Amino acid sequence: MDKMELKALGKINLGLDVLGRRENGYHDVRMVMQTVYLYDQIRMEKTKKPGIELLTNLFYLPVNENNLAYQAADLLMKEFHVKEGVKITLDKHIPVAAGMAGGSSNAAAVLFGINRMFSLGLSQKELMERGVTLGADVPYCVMRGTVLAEGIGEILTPLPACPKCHVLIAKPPISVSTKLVYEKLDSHEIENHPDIDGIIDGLYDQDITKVASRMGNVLEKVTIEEYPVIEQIKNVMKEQGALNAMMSGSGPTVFGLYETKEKARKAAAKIREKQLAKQVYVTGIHNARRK
Ligand SMILES: C[C@@](CO)(OP(=O)(O)O)[C@H](O)COP(=O)(O)OP(=O)(O)OC[C@H]1O[C@@H](n2ccc(N)nc2=O)[C@H](O)[C@@H]1O
Ligand SMILES: Nc1ncnc2c1ncn2[C@@H]1O[C@H](COP(=O)(O)OP(=O)(O)O)[C@@H](O)[C@H]1O
Repeated sequence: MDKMELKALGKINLGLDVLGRRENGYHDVRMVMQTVYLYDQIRMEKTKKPGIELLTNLFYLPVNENNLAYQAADLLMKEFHVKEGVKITLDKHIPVAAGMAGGSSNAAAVLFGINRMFSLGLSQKELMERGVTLGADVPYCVMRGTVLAEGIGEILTPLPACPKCHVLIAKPPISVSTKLVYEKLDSHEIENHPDIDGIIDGLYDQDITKVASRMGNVLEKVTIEEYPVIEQIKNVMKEQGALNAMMSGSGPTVFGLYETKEKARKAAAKIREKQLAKQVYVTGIHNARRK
């Protein structure tokens, strides 16, 4: 196989709880992860020339070893002494630094692609073990679907697929550092832990209303304190009939779950009209795991 086209899908967190802080600064989490059908398109081609060539449509993203896609290719190609080279083209659509794991998803797709293209023979578990050295969300992005993520995010338990619904995604024009959000959380008392078990029950019952009603994210308070626009977007989404709306990951992306596409579209129009966000997408959940 000399060429591959891959979709690197984004994620939302239906629930995000933090249980404690480790000595190295990382946090023990309990999160319900869900893949959505908003994706970056990745093209990979073998080259005779050794090394990694990276291209992207976003001028402000690094195309060297600071890019997670580059790091993923480099990790496997070095370990397996791959003599040829690879050209990777990233067509980015997932909002960047947004709480949707865009970079992690790119890394996961490239791990998958390099493994296939150069017939390295690694299992999914082996890809995930390597992935976590690149980022806590990478193992999940290798697996995809509806998953309980624990540890720092790398201990994964598959959950029943989230019932079909429409997802409105809105990213306000601000960038958030995941590291800073976790650090700020350390100076806060966590008053209300989200009901992660309730979300899981809702998934087992295949009851989207129940899942939505239990959604919660402990990082939300920290990010909203700095960026009230997140709260404003949530309110508009709810006024427009969302089952519920919440910040994803460390933010600032907000997502709303809707029973109909019409409602999601109307809410999207409202958010644009109020100029709360320009990056606004109506999409769906994507439940297929990676084969
Ligand atoms: C918050 C979450 C929720 O899914 O996602 P995003 O908002 O990034 O999408 C994740 O926990 C983010 O995972 P990811 O972005 O892969 O994390 P990494 O690159 O490994 O770490 C970035 C920084 O976040 C902090 N970090 C990350 C994961 C974790 N369990 N505890 C942490 O404290 C650390 O300070 C670390 O330096
Ligand atoms: N392939 C990539 N796609 C997006 N961001 C990347 C990538 N590689 C490195 N980065 C860097 O990682 C940071 C976090 O990006 P991203 O993964 O989109 O955010 P998040 O972890 O909040 O979902 C960005 O500031 C960006 O500079």
